[in-house]
Amino acid sequence: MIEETTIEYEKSILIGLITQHQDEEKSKEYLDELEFLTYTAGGEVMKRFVQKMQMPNPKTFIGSGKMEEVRTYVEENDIGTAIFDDELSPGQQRNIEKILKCKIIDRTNLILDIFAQRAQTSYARTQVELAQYEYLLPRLTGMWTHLERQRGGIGMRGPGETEIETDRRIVRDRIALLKKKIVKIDRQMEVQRGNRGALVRVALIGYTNVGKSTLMNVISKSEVFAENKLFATLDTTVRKVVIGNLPFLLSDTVGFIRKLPTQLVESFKSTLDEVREADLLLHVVDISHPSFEDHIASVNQILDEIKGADKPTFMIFNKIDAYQPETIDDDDLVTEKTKAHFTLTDWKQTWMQRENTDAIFISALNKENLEEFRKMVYDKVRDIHVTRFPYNNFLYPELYEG
Ligand SMILES: Nc1nc2c(ncn2[C@@H]2O[C@H](COP(=O)(O)OP(=O)(O)OP(=O)(O)O)[C@@H](O)[C@H]2O)c(=O)[nH]1
Ligand SMILES: [Mg+2]
Repeated sequence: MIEETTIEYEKSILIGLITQHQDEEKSKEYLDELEFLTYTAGGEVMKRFVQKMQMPNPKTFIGSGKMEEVRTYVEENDIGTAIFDDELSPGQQRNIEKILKCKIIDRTNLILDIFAQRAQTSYARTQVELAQYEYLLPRLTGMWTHLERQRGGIGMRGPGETEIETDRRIVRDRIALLKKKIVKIDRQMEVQRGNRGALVRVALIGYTNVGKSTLMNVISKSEVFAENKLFATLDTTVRKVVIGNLPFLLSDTVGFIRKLPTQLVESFKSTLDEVREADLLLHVVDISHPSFEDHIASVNQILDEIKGADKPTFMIFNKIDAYQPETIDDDDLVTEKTKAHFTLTDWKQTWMQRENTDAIFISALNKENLEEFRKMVYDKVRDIHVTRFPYNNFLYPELYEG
């Protein structure tokens, strides 16, 4: 059902709001991320439209004047896709389609589409397909009539394409079937996980594109796919790693993102079992990203949802090579020092020091501070191991050397 197609970059526009909860700066950050998602999905952003509103218009998300502006632009510039920053209700989506007469995609739809493109194993594909059908179900009525669904491209890889005449019952049956299939694979995976025996389990987690797979590769000398696009990793990879003489299992997991579609959290729950069953979490953060604190908050929120929040966790601040604070000239007496001006040393004295003594600053790419990282992980894994198997504690010396 999920098709992989190579497509040319599709001409797209982005539409977002500035609200009480989301000031101009936040809105820009969100749209930057949406643009990155669009690019990852195979689209090129031609223009952004932003409107100041108390709350979204219940019928058309943005107001009618703005909509007219968008409509003219779409028509004059032959835009194929309009991408909205928030989840649209089925009704909003239909109304907007009628006005703009191009594909209308929301953030959830876009993320689902990227997942569909990137799912490699049959397990990941099944999970994505389930999420897509669940997204589709409330949107079935009248969704397809005024659209050229055959065109393909962003948001069209998936159930929608061939299911024009599908009714809810068929979709519900399909959902039930996919759920059964997932339960079956889950059981097999549980057995596999059980077979891994007594090794301590460590999981790399974090926002998408922070460098989890890159770190996995340098630590385990493996070759997990890493690239500068969102959601490069969809399947969990597990490697046996030995530091000193201490073996443990390290897993690389799917990246998190803010407003992760609930359907996806649900259907990826089993992938996230890896996280839930880990003894130690390594929360990787891209410190060179201007919104890294928001990213941490999103990850913690999802961890909470999947009940992984109370695990021992190390914060790994990655990409220190790319970290560049803004500077204030000596003769500039106007500009106030903000977080954007913090040096790494400044950062280390903030909440990072107060709340997380278990934090480390590295560059996975340039292999900076990796020895320190190894030692930190070694000490913790050793502690866990020794607590669990006190009888072979003599195997692992107190201090890790080299
Ligand atoms: N400058 C810099 N770039 C890095 C570093 N570590 C990783 N990257 C780059 O960041 C991008 C994302 O890296 P990945 O390892 O794929 O990130 P990920 O967290 O696994 O991403 P997803 O699987 O998409 O969630 C790649 O282009 C890496 O080369 C680092 O320490 N410094
Ligand atoms: Mg990855």
